[in-house]
Amino acid sequence: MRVLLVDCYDSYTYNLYQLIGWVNDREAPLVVRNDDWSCLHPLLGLESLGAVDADRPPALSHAPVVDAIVLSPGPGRPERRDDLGIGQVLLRWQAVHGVPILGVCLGHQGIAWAYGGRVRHAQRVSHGEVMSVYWDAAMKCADGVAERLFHGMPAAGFRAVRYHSLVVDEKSLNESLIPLAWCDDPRTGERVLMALRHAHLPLFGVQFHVESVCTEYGAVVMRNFLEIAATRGKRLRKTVPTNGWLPTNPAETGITAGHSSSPGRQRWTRLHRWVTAPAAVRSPPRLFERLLGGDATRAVFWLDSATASAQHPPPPESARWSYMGEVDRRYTVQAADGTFLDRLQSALDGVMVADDDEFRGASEGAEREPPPLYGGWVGWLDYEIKRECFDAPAAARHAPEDPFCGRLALATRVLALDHATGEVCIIALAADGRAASHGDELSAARAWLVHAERTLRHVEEEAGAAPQESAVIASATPLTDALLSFRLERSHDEYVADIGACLAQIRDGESYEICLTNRLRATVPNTAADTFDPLQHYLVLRQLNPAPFAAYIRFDADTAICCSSPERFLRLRHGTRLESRPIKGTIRRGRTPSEDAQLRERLRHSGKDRAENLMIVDLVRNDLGRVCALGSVAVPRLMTIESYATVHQMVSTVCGQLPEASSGAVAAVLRACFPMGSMTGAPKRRTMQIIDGLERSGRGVYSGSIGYVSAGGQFADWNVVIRTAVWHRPPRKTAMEAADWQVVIGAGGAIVAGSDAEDEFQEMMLKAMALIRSVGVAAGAKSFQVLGAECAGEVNAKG
Ligand SMILES: C=C(O[C@@H]1C=C(C(=O)O)C=C[C@H]1O)C(=O)O
Ligand SMILES: NC(=O)CC[C@H](N)C(=O)O
Repeated sequence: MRVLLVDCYDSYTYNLYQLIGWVNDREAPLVVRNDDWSCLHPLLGLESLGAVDADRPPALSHAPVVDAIVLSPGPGRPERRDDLGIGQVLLRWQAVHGVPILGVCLGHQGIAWAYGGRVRHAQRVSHGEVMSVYWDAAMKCADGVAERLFHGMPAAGFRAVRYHSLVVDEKSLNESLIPLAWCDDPRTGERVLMALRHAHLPLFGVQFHVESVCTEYGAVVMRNFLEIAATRGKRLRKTVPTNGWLPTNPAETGITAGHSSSPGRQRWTRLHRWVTAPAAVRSPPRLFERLLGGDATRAVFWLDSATASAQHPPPPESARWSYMGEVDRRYTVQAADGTFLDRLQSALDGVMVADDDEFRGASEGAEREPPPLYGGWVGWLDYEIKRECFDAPAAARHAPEDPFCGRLALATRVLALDHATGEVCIIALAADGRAASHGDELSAARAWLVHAERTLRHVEEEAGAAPQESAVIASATPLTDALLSFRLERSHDEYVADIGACLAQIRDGESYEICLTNRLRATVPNTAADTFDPLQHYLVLRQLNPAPFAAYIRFDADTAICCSSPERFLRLRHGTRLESRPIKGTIRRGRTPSEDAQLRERLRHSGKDRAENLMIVDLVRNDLGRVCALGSVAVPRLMTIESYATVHQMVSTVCGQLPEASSGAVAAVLRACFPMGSMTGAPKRRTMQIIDGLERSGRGVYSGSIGYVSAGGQFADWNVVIRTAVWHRPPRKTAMEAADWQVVIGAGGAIVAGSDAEDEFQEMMLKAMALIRSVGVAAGAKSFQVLGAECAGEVNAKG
């Protein structure tokens, strides 16, 4: 059966896509955007659109080629043409021609609006809440169809998820619309209409979200609807449009899209060697400093599972590997002109790596499975890359510290630390080329391998003899005045006002959740050139706030990123398996073990945090659902609590499977899923527009992603850039010239209908605090203050 899914730019449309495709015997629906007016004639035979308020339907030039239509949820109001789009015409005229329509949420409200009912504000907004919905099983309509929508479902109540601010006013309905189901809001006592149908036409609406992971019987409702449509649909498929045109299904093109016009492939030879060095693996700072620290002219990275070395093995699965190494700046992906992901795709297609057989045969442990990052692309993506992922790009806003929208470079020297086994894989790539230069590259790669192995063995002995981590914190150079001053970009009062603006948007149904953020800036004066090294800060940070997706990146002398993120955006394994670990829900750690346990439980049972988390889980399912095989998106872990140095977090895991592997798949997946929904809120597109209107500067690296893609594109792991400091200094003319380091820290949190402005401000500050403190320690300050927040304190390494 051919189903048309109209997307009102919601972040849950592709959950419906997955659901419909799965119920419809794996036939994917055709997705069109609600502003694609050009699809109406070829798909539905609507020659003229007809005024929605006319009495007579416009004639059809041919029978519709779809058997059923599903109208998605979405931001805004049904009576606004920009919000419901072609849905307005479809609801008014298509059902008259016999094509059944199921409207979900905004679509449901659209049915009421199209047939004379009224849509108004709910007494209380409900987003991400699970409630019991009951229906009238005794109801009989003229054609006896009514009860079939909920056939097989308990009439007394099933659990369903709500994401809405507006409701259909039941009292406003005339006899053409029949109420079918309700829920009683426990806080207000309001009886809210949850489903309706038309008395004669095949039009059905559900206010709740059938596609949410926490709705019971969602697939049953969908199957019932498609069954109702199937009996009617048969009549409709006798004729097909004469021009044979069908819009391309974005979901089908998602995975193959991209511009792989790489001018030929660069071949690389890979050399590698495994070394067992458990003591060195437990003290990565020592290894990093010896092998890669010190020289600011090198382009180095460290993707650091800092929680793994803080704990003893076995580390959690998410913190199994750490990678450190050097990139070759000649092979860099960067673009400020909106072509970053295109270039990434070409870069992925353009690099081919083959193992050196001779070397492989001779090396120890060569038969072992290689680590996921076995040579490949490492770096970061700015939040600004978002404009490459949506059709209506906002003007780019570049953060001063990062003019390039991000940067990926080819990691040609890598140490992969396996925290589970204490082994290290040392990897070097040599570019193939004309015989002479290849020889040079190869001998340089060999020489580095020998050097890295020697350094590793040396660190192993040292660390074995003195297992305590070098006292990084004590060694920080005192640089600043005793007082370190941060300034908030938007002061307490301004931020609280912005929260108010977010709440108004949520109340009006423009957004369900808005991740609002702020920035803090400080200057660390450099009295003499080169006395302060951002690596110092990173070493302090990883010790004070160890996190599984931490990172240190310095690709040039004047910029460095120090990140202590707990959140995974996306991982790809074996070419097809995707996983995301969204975090929503944050509470501070307790001062005593019993207070700590209490806070943990409070977070676990907090209705507000569970709603925030659910909204993002459904959003991430949607994003994965755009590129994953039908029926493959699952939520193996929902709302578990993880504890970090300063906060407890509520974490969920979403996974899915790509239909096939390809070298450039990561670029297409990023295009479908970036930026991480936990940093935008839902629905993504409208909510990002709201955020752009409130925040004063581009988010830069913050809210973006740091990670890697392996050469060949089969493995990738990307974090969410939060709890991160970006260091920058103006380029200097001579090495002796002094230049102050500036640091910027982003912090924020999700604003939902139940948010208290003061609490949200404090939560934002709480997230920034671990960073403020670590900068203070690294800069040798005694105390800190935050201008704009009335906040000050001692800089204390113990936290
Ligand atoms: C916005 C931040 O964090 C995000 C917001 C969270 C929340 O609202 O609970 C939790 C993790 C992140 O997805 C931040 O740390 O700055
Ligand atoms: N999820 C939705 O479709 C929401 C519809 C509408 N914008 C509301 O808030 O009520």
